Amino acid sequence: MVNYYSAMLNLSGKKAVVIGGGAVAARKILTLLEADAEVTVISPELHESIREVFLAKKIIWKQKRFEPDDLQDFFLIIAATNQSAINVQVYESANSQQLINLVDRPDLSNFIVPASLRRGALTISVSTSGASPGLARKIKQDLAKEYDEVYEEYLLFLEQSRKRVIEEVADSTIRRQMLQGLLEPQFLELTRQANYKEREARLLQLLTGGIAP
Ligand SMILES: C[C@@]1(CC(=O)O)C2=NC(=C\c3[nH]c(c(CCC(=O)O)c3CC(=O)O)Cc3[nH]c(c(CC(=O)O)c3CCC(=O)O)/C=C3\N/C(=C\2)[C@@H](CCC(=O)O)[C@]3(C)CC(=O)O)/[C@H]1CCC(=O)O
Ligand SMILES: NC(=O)c1ccc[n+]([C@@H]2O[C@H](COP(=O)([O-])OP(=O)(O)OC[C@H]3O[C@@H](n4cnc5c(N)ncnc54)[C@H](O)[C@@H]3O)[C@@H](O)[C@H]2O)c1
Repeated sequence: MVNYYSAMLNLSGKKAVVIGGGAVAARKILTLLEADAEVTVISPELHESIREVFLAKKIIWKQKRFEPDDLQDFFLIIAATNQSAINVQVYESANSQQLINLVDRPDLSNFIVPASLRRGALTISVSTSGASPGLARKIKQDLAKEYDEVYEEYLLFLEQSRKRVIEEVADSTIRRQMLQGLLEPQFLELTRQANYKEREARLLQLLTGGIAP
């Protein structure tokens, strides 16, 4: 088994190419767009779920079959055709500096894609190292119930409050205690109740010495 290295890629403005335009390609294209990558698709056909992003000019679609010269200048490549020989040809046409994923050949890929759950700044990614993508998806769905939409607002609160602690508290021991205090369940609960007034009062209490009961 490969011991994969987990990382968060900043693809903003980076050129990505997806070979193939079917259901699996469409899933990868949409997540690349969410990451602000500049996406080119090379495929004779385009799945209906990405017609809209094509019409909105959010992707470049080259309506043709793959040719080895198509990969130049791309930072990231996804081979997602239903022809395994074509996907292997994509692999053989890439250079060793490019990031490449073959949707049917993790053994030839230098990265694989986990199942990811987004809640604002929070990303929870689940990988089974390719052993069972369906399980990765199922675990993500289970986690989605516990880490629900409230976490988006909660993360905004934590981010701002953490900044305040870092700016206002010089002593590293007290600072650490306060940062721990921010993670007390009361702040999540008050966010869930949208009781921002009480949340701010408890935050002030914390910042001026001690965690509220
Ligand atoms: C997580 C997710 C992300 C995404 O694709 O964006 C993802 N697959 C998802 C779903 C899914 N894929 C498959 C099923 C059917 C059930 C099943 O087979 O289990 C389901 C379930 C479903 O659709 O419900 C079939 C499948 N997948 C791969 C192969 C080829 C092989 O195993 O060799 C085959 C057989 C094809 C065939 O039969 O021909 C390969 C890969 N799929 C990966 C990722 C990478 C490893 C992830 C990991 O485990 O760490 C890896 C190695 C490469 C890659 O794609 O990066 C996404 C969930 C999205 C979400 O919900 O968030
Ligand atoms: N990684 C994953 O998550 C995952 C999940 C399911 C299936 N798969 C694998 O992904 C493959 C694709 O699945 P799909 O459901 O998207 O298939 P699909 O049939 O919906 O789409 C295949 C696409 O490839 C394009 N294509 C075919 N030949 C091409 C060529 N020479 N050049 C460019 N494009 C070409 C077709 O036009 C079509 O758009 C499957 O065969 C399977 O092996 C991977």
